[in-house]
Amino acid sequence: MQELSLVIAELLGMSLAGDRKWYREFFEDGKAIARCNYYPPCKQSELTLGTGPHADPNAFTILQQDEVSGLDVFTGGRWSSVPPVPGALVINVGDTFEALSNGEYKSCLHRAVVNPDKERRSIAYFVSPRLDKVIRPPPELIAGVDGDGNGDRRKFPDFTWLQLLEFTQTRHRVDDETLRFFVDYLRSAPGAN
Ligand SMILES: O=C(O)CCC(=O)C(=O)O
Ligand SMILES: [Fe+2]
Repeated sequence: MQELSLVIAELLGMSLAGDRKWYREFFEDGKAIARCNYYPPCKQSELTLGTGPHADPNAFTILQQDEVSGLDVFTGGRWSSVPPVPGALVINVGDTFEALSNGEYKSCLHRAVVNPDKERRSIAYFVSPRLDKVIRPPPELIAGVDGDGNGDRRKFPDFTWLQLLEFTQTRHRVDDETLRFFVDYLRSAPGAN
Protein backbone atom coordinates (compact mmCIF):
# COMPACT_ATOMS: atom_id res chain seq x y z
CA MET A 1 0.00 0.00 0.00
CA GLN A 2 2.86 2.38 0.72
CA GLU A 3 4.27 1.97 -2.79
CA LEU A 4 0.78 2.46 -4.26
CA SER A 5 0.45 5.67 -2.22
CA LEU A 6 3.76 6.93 -3.61
CA VAL A 7 2.76 6.07 -7.19
CA ILE A 8 -0.50 7.99 -6.73
CA ALA A 9 1.44 10.92 -5.26
CA GLU A 10 3.74 10.86 -8.30
CA LEU A 11 0.79 10.72 -10.71
CA LEU A 12 -0.79 13.69 -8.96
CA GLY A 13 2.56 15.47 -9.20
CA MET A 14 2.79 14.76 -12.95
CA SER A 15 -0.50 16.59 -13.44
CA LEU A 16 0.82 19.70 -11.68
CA ALA A 17 3.57 22.15 -12.57
CA GLY A 18 7.10 21.39 -11.52
CA ASP A 19 9.22 18.38 -10.69
CA ARG A 20 7.13 15.22 -11.12
CA LYS A 21 8.98 13.53 -8.25
CA TRP A 22 8.31 16.31 -5.75
CA TYR A 23 5.04 14.88 -4.37
CA ARG A 24 6.32 11.31 -4.30
CA GLU A 25 9.35 12.43 -2.26
CA PHE A 26 7.12 14.51 0.01
CA PHE A 27 5.21 11.41 1.08
CA GLU A 28 8.18 9.03 1.34
CA ASP A 29 8.40 9.49 5.10
CA GLY A 30 4.64 9.84 5.46
CA LYS A 31 2.22 7.89 7.59
CA ALA A 32 -1.01 6.09 6.82
CA ILE A 33 -3.74 4.43 8.80
CA ALA A 34 -6.42 2.06 7.58
CA ARG A 35 -9.98 2.02 8.87
CA CYS A 36 -12.52 -0.70 8.30
CA ASN A 37 -16.07 0.63 8.02
CA TYR A 38 -19.08 -1.58 8.65
CA TYR A 39 -22.58 -0.37 7.83
CA PRO A 40 -25.39 -2.62 9.03
CA PRO A 41 -28.57 -2.64 6.95
CA CYS A 42 -31.30 -0.21 7.96
CA LYS A 43 -34.90 -0.62 6.84
CA GLN A 44 -35.47 3.12 7.01
CA SER A 45 -32.25 3.93 5.20
CA GLU A 46 -33.55 7.32 4.07
CA LEU A 47 -33.61 8.44 7.73
CA THR A 48 -29.95 7.84 8.44
CA LEU A 49 -26.43 7.99 7.02
CA GLY A 50 -23.53 5.57 7.44
CA THR A 51 -20.98 8.38 7.37
CA GLY A 52 -22.09 12.00 7.23
CA PRO A 53 -20.92 14.50 4.60
CA HIS A 54 -17.23 15.29 4.96
CA ALA A 55 -13.97 15.78 3.11
CA ASP A 56 -11.13 13.65 4.45
CA PRO A 57 -8.66 15.93 6.25
CA ASN A 58 -5.57 13.87 5.32
CA ALA A 59 -3.81 14.11 1.93
CA PHE A 60 -5.67 11.45 -0.03
CA THR A 61 -7.54 8.26 0.70
CA ILE A 62 -7.46 4.93 -1.09
CA LEU A 63 -10.86 3.31 -0.67
CA GLN A 64 -11.88 -0.27 -1.28
CA GLN A 65 -15.64 -0.86 -1.32
CA ASP A 66 -17.32 -4.24 -1.26
CA GLU A 67 -20.00 -5.03 -3.86
CA VAL A 68 -22.74 -3.01 -2.12
CA SER A 69 -22.94 0.60 -3.25
CA GLY A 70 -23.17 3.37 -0.68
CA LEU A 71 -20.47 5.93 -1.41
CA ASP A 72 -21.82 9.27 -2.69
CA VAL A 73 -19.81 12.27 -3.89
CA PHE A 74 -21.16 15.81 -4.05
CA THR A 75 -20.60 17.14 -7.53
CA GLY A 76 -22.46 19.55 -9.78
CA GLY A 77 -24.66 20.61 -6.85
CA ARG A 78 -26.00 17.14 -6.09
CA TRP A 79 -25.09 13.79 -4.57
CA SER A 80 -24.03 11.10 -7.04
CA SER A 81 -23.39 7.47 -6.25
CA VAL A 82 -19.96 5.98 -6.91
CA PRO A 83 -20.90 2.38 -7.58
CA PRO A 84 -18.30 -0.25 -6.76
CA VAL A 85 -16.34 -1.55 -9.75
CA PRO A 86 -14.76 -4.97 -9.14
CA GLY A 87 -11.00 -4.61 -8.82
CA ALA A 88 -11.11 -0.80 -8.77
CA LEU A 89 -10.11 1.47 -5.90
CA VAL A 90 -11.52 4.94 -5.27
CA ILE A 91 -9.02 7.74 -4.63
CA ASN A 92 -10.44 10.67 -2.68
CA VAL A 93 -8.44 13.89 -2.52
CA GLY A 94 -8.38 15.32 1.00
CA ASP A 95 -7.88 18.75 2.56
CA THR A 96 -4.14 18.34 3.04
CA PHE A 97 -3.59 17.69 -0.66
CA GLU A 98 -5.82 20.64 -1.52
CA ALA A 99 -3.44 22.85 0.47
CA LEU A 100 -0.34 21.07 -0.83
CA SER A 101 -1.45 21.70 -4.43
CA ASN A 102 -2.26 25.35 -3.62
CA GLY A 103 -5.92 24.64 -4.38
CA GLU A 104 -5.31 23.08 -7.81
CA TYR A 105 -6.99 19.94 -6.48
CA LYS A 106 -10.11 20.32 -4.36
CA SER A 107 -10.86 17.97 -1.51
CA CYS A 108 -13.82 15.80 -2.32
CA LEU A 109 -17.07 16.09 -0.34
CA HIS A 110 -18.48 12.60 0.16
CA ARG A 111 -20.68 10.51 2.44
CA ALA A 112 -21.78 6.90 2.82
CA VAL A 113 -25.45 5.95 2.78
CA VAL A 114 -26.81 2.70 4.17
CA ASN A 115 -28.66 -0.04 2.37
CA PRO A 116 -32.14 -1.20 3.48
CA ASP A 117 -31.33 -4.90 3.00
CA LYS A 118 -27.62 -5.50 2.80
CA GLU A 119 -24.71 -4.84 5.08
CA ARG A 120 -21.80 -2.97 3.54
CA ARG A 121 -18.07 -2.88 4.26
CA SER A 122 -15.33 -0.58 3.07
CA ILE A 123 -11.65 -0.15 3.87
CA ALA A 124 -10.25 3.37 3.84
CA TYR A 125 -6.46 3.84 3.74
CA PHE A 126 -5.71 7.42 4.76
CA VAL A 127 -2.41 8.70 3.38
CA SER A 128 -0.86 11.57 5.32
CA PRO A 129 2.48 13.36 5.52
CA ARG A 130 4.85 12.90 8.43
CA LEU A 131 3.16 14.53 11.41
CA ASP A 132 5.59 17.43 11.76
CA LYS A 133 6.22 18.12 8.07
CA VAL A 134 5.28 21.60 6.89
CA ILE A 135 2.51 21.56 4.28
CA ARG A 136 3.73 24.01 1.66
CA PRO A 137 3.23 23.52 -2.08
CA PRO A 138 6.27 23.18 -4.38
CA PRO A 139 7.88 26.47 -5.44
CA GLU A 140 6.48 26.32 -8.98
CA LEU A 141 2.92 26.48 -7.67
CA ILE A 142 3.37 29.38 -5.27
CA ALA A 143 6.21 31.60 -6.46
CA GLY A 144 5.10 35.22 -6.54
CA VAL A 145 6.41 37.86 -8.91
CA ASP A 146 9.50 38.14 -6.77
CA GLY A 147 9.96 34.37 -6.91
CA ASP A 148 10.27 34.09 -3.15
CA GLY A 149 7.51 31.56 -2.64
CA ASN A 150 5.53 33.95 -0.47
CA GLY A 151 3.78 35.89 -3.20
CA ASP A 152 0.11 36.45 -3.88
CA ARG A 153 -0.45 33.02 -5.32
CA ARG A 154 -0.23 31.39 -1.90
CA LYS A 155 -3.75 30.25 -0.92
CA PHE A 156 -3.08 28.55 2.41
CA PRO A 157 -0.74 29.34 5.29
CA ASP A 158 1.94 26.86 6.36
CA PHE A 159 0.74 24.16 8.72
CA THR A 160 1.62 20.63 9.77
CA TRP A 161 -0.55 17.54 9.51
CA LEU A 162 -0.35 17.30 13.32
CA GLN A 163 -1.96 20.76 13.63
CA LEU A 164 -4.80 19.85 11.27
CA LEU A 165 -5.29 16.47 12.91
CA GLU A 166 -5.51 18.05 16.38
CA PHE A 167 -7.88 20.69 15.02
CA THR A 168 -10.26 17.99 13.76
CA GLN A 169 -10.10 16.17 17.09
CA THR A 170 -10.43 19.10 19.47
CA ARG A 171 -12.04 22.04 17.69
CA HIS A 172 -13.98 21.19 14.56
CA ARG A 173 -15.41 17.82 13.66
CA VAL A 174 -14.55 16.78 10.11
CA ASP A 175 -17.17 18.09 7.68
CA ASP A 176 -17.34 19.98 4.39
CA GLU A 177 -15.81 23.14 5.83
CA THR A 178 -12.95 21.86 7.94
CA LEU A 179 -10.22 23.40 5.79
CA ARG A 180 -11.87 26.84 5.72
CA PHE A 181 -12.34 26.86 9.52
CA PHE A 182 -8.80 25.59 10.03
CA VAL A 183 -7.29 28.33 7.86
CA ASP A 184 -9.33 30.97 9.72
CA TYR A 185 -8.10 29.49 13.00
CA LEU A 186 -4.46 29.55 11.86
CA ARG A 187 -4.73 33.12 10.60
CA SER A 188 -6.29 34.29 13.86
CA ALA A 189 -3.48 32.80 15.98
CA PRO A 190 -0.90 35.24 17.40
CA GLY A 191 2.08 35.52 15.02
CA ALA A 192 0.12 33.85 12.21
CA ASN A 193 1.69 33.66 8.77
O1 LIG B 1 -17.48 3.77 3.30
C1 LIG B 1 -17.26 4.58 2.40
O2 LIG B 1 -17.52 4.36 1.21
C2 LIG B 1 -16.67 5.93 2.72
C3 LIG B 1 -15.95 5.96 4.04
C4 LIG B 1 -15.31 7.28 4.30
O3 LIG B 1 -15.59 8.28 3.69
C5 LIG B 1 -14.27 7.38 5.34
O4 LIG B 1 -14.00 6.39 6.02
O5 LIG B 1 -13.68 8.48 5.46
FE1 LIG C 1 -14.15 9.85 3.96
